[in-house]
Amino acid sequence: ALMAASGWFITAMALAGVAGAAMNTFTASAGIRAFALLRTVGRYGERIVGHEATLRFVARLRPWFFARLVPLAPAALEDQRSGDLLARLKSDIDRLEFAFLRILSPLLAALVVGGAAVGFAAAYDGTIALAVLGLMLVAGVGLPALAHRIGAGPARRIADGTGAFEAGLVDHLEGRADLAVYDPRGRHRARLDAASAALLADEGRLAGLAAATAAGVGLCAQAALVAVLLIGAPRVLAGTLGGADWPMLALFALAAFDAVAPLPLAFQTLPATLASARRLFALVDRPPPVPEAGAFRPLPAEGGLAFAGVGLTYPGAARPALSDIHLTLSPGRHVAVVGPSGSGKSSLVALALRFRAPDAGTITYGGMPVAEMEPDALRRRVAVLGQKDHLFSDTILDNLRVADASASPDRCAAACATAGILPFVESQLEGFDTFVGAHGARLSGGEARRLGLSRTLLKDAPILILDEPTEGLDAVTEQVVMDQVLDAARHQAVLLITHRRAGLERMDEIVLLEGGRIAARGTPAQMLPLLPQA
Ligand SMILES: Nc1ncnc2c1ncn2[C@@H]1O[C@H](COP(=O)(O)OP(=O)(O)OP(=O)(O)O)[C@@H](O)[C@H]1O
Repeated sequence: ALMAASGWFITAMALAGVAGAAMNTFTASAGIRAFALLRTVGRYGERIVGHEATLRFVARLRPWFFARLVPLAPAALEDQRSGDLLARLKSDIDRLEFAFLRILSPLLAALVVGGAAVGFAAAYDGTIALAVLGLMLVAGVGLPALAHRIGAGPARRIADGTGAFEAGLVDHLEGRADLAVYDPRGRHRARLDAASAALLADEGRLAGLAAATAAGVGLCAQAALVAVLLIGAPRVLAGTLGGADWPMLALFALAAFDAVAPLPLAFQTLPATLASARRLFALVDRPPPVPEAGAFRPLPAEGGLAFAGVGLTYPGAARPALSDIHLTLSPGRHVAVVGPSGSGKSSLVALALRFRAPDAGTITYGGMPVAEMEPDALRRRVAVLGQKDHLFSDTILDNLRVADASASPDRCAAACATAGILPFVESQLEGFDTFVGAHGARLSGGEARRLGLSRTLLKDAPILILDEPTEGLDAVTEQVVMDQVLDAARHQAVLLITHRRAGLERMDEIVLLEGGRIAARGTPAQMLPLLPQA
């Protein structure tokens, strides 16, 4: 409207000059001022509304995705690569976040402005309006459809490829020590380079397409200007169109193409946006590994964990990982589970933490089925040292305080003393503020294990599960640490999973697991002679 009013004003002034007539310049120039102001306000308004809508969406989308992801971890996400998960959390959500700004808002603007422009032209001349409409359809529908068609392949490859590439990159960084040994020719790196080059090539194709369609829209706009001038000329001569209205319509048509200009890009990004949406939903629509009960019952004040006739078969597995397990962990009772690799020991831990649900039998806490409890509430009653305990890239103190954020320095020191790591911590220049490196890379295997054990001990929970707690320790240290830990845990229910003998002599019961079944059980006096002298 600003351009059209200016065009009209300039031509009207020129015509008035040629005719030697006087004209009211005040209304026209006031109109131009008003349109100029309106344009600034309009642009500002569009940005405010667009960004407000996007930010509101952003504020909900990421927490929504995260909240749906948490119940899936860890069991339903085992097949996911961490880099790919990160890509979903980042790139895919970014793409969806901008869907409003890049797709919805341009579409609405094009419909409103395009419709108004054609309607305005129709008020003056039907043929001019038809010509403008035709070219607008080419620029606003034809070119976007073409861009969508040509860009669909690269856009989808970029959406899927980014996840795979980021997953590969994270793997590469985490496994660089192994790659240095096993892959001196850099085949893994070469595969990543090839994936990166393919992504870049697709990005290049999309950028080229965006430039070509932008040029196409520009061409249509210029064609509209020329068309209006050509169609209007005979009408001006015949007196059916005002001399000043003629350039006004031409400039109006030209300017109206501004509104359709973003459409090709919008349709070009649509496949990537849809692919990202599909990737997000493919994950959050997974059934949780543990069925969620509608309403949970409060946990009994205290009690032990009891397995009765419990069985577990992993999805797709030919045989059960566990069958007919009966086990009681009550306060002050210490039970060890021993057995060869793959006999189902870690699966027991996954069941106890309700990361998985049994498909036979029941597990109860304080007599109440754990299926009726909120899983996190149950987990607060259990302290676990897992087989692959995760150390954070942080200080010793921060790693300890994962278990209890408000643990006093004295409590931290006591837990470290019990786990036999305090002398090491005190020998460090920075003591508890020593940085442990990525995943504890600056600690030895045995130090990392004992730090993990200290953290487990720091969690004040009635049930203590220790999966190979003394892995990486020498025989003497192992015996000392086990004695200290079992003394400290004398009032707790303890489940010790081990293939070593240290601490077994102090157990109330030793259970031998073989092929997912309890092959033998009894007191240390009965069981120790049956176990291999490891
Ligand atoms: N997430 C899983 N999906 C499918 N099968 C699994 C999964 N985790 C474990 N298994 C299988 O279940 C069986 C028991 O595994 P589990 O890890 O419980 O054994 P384990 O006794 O802890 O072994 P180890 O002493 O080597 O740690 C094995 O046959 C294993 O291959």
